[in-house]
Amino acid sequence: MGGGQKTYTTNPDDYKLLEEVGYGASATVYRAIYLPNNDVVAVKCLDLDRCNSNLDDIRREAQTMSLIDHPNVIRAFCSFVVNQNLWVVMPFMAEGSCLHLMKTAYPDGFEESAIGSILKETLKALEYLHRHGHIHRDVKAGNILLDTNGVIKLGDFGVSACMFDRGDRQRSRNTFVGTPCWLVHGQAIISSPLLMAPEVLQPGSGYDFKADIWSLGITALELAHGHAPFSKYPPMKVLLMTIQNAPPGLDYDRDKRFSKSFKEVVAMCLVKDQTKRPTAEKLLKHSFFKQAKPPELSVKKLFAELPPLWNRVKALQLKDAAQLALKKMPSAEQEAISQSEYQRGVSAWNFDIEDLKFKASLVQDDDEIQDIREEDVNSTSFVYNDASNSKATIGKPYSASEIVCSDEVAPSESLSNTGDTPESNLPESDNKGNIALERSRTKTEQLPSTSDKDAVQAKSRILTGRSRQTQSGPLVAGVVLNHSKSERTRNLERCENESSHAVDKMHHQVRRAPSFSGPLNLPNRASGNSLSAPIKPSGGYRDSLEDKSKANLVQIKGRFSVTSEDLDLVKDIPLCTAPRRSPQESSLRKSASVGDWIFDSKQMPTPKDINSSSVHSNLPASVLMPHLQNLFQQTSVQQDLILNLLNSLQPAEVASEASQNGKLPPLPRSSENNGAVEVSDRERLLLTKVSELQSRLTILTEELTTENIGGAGNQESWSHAQ
Ligand SMILES: Nc1ncnc2c1ncn2[C@@H]1O[C@H](COP(=O)(O)OP(=O)(O)OP(=O)(O)O)[C@@H](O)[C@H]1O
Repeated sequence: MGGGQKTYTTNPDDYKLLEEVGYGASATVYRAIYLPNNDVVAVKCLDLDRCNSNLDDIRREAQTMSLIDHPNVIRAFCSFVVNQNLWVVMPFMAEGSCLHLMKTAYPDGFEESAIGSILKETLKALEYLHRHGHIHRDVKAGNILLDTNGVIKLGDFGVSACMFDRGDRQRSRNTFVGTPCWLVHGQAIISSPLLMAPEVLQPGSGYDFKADIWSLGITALELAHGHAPFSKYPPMKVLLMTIQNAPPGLDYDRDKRFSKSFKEVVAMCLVKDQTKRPTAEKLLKHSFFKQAKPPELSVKKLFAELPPLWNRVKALQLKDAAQLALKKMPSAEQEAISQSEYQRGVSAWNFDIEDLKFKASLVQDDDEIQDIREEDVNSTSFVYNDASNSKATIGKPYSASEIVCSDEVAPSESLSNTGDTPESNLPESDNKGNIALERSRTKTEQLPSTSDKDAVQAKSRILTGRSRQTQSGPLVAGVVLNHSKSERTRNLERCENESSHAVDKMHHQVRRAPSFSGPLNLPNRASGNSLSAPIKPSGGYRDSLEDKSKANLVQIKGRFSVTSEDLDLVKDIPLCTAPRRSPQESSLRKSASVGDWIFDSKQMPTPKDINSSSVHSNLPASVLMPHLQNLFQQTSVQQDLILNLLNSLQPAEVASEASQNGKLPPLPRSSENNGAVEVSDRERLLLTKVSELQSRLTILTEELTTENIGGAGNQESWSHAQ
């Protein structure tokens, strides 16, 4: 604990896990009793199987976390491995996160005085971390934890962030680590770049601790409105908006209830040029924070009337589950589009910003979001330019060692001893466990029994098992290359005249290999952070809360994932980029399966139609011949199309498509002759297809001729009769 007096063992039997009080992308958090002294603690169970991360990294981060000694940063008492889980023992924050609180009772956000206090405490935590060379990378309302006595702590430092790193610290600073992950629109798991600074999203640009300042600014908006800006948009859209739009801010009209001072602070944080953002230290000197009330006065009252945290969490889970059950599953094709869009745009990481910008320009924006270009803005929000240009302080290395327990750490080793901590006079929160314990003794009786540790562990195992059934493992090139059928169709439609340039460009995009791809993990459930997000009546869901991640999640990269919600984005992209077709081509339409172009049956009579109509009405040749000619034309066009499509597709794509649409069998591959067999098989298949069409045409011609002769005979006998 902060003073270092309390010690906790690394024996799991010493902990009795009670209710679930939160969950995130990688972990479930339980209230727990430390049996040797009856302290109430929080135990965060991180599923190592799902993390795909280097254990040394986890150990290092756990050690770092245990060295933290600041009243506004959650510290790990100790950490140890239990089966496939890493248990991190922490102080129990009895009122949960700000996000939980907003979702429960403040859907439109908090009042300014509470926001000021919360942000001030968070800034103190950031100032401490930055001073010691750490970037938090995940500042958000879901990670700002509240205790019953008004103490505010920044949580989720270190361990979670490292879970998705690959051990290369330098590289990790240029990837999507620390991405906020929560449930937007009530969707299963959507990790969104909602709080990510532009420089974090821009590949190769690198970022430093100023990224935390940006996130703090977004968190301020989150606390002010009850949700982060752009929260209703799919992740890729948010990513693009963050990169190319003006920074969000507090609007003069919409946010009249907030002071000029608060608006100024938000604008200072949300400067896109990281060098112009103020440091945490400097921000703390702003009058907004100088005047902020102590949290005991402004924050404590927020939860005074509320039921205990675990009941709130349960109620929110039920509410979310009920809302999710009402939603329909998107079609498999939509999922494929979403996945393809995301993989093409984001997960390859070396994505083409210009291409994404083009796509973003096709997405219709909603009235609520002003897609004003940066140069046009400034009328609605402050823009602050800070002359200071602080450089990054990179985290000092910690030697990898055993996962540590707090009693093994001498006070002299704690980070707080390495520098002056201006907040040292703040009250310690050591007693909160006892307060919470007292509360738990009276309130646990009302709850259904969830305190069996074995049951919890069993549940954890079940969840892990489920997660294994989902897509996981490193992001490999094949995943990225496997474009959906629909996307290819759309690309082909755009490149309607099949100019070789366009086709080449498409193939270039397809061939891009991921570079900094992190592990592809599929969390088995929604982040608890999601609980505050508004539910949007579109999108898909399965009716079980635990299945919801699988239901919609397309991909997670680090903390960044895409779900079928992205389909809204994709759906919004009109296909009208292709020029209008000529009347001659207008009978062509795109079928459900990619590359399968067919004729519009409404406009063109089928052979069956022709057959039956001629049989029953004895149509004259003058009527039937145009149909026959038409049919002949169609067949020729079809042949051409098949040839063109086959020519424009990569062998791998042909194989992939073939296996999916069932029209062409998978092509055999030969390593011996470098694909010679493959080429000849393709030709053979094509010839078969052509000969099928030809024989169909022959049969139809014969039938038509027969009918023609019959019709002529009838006409003759009819004229004779006259
Ligand atoms: N010490 C604690 N006391 C009480 N509740 C906690 C504590 N730590 C975490 N929680 C709750 O559990 C939730 C999930 O925890 P946490 O954010 O650490 O998990 P995570 O897997 O890292 O999530 P994410 O990656 O989505 O941020 C938090 O949003 C909070 O509501």
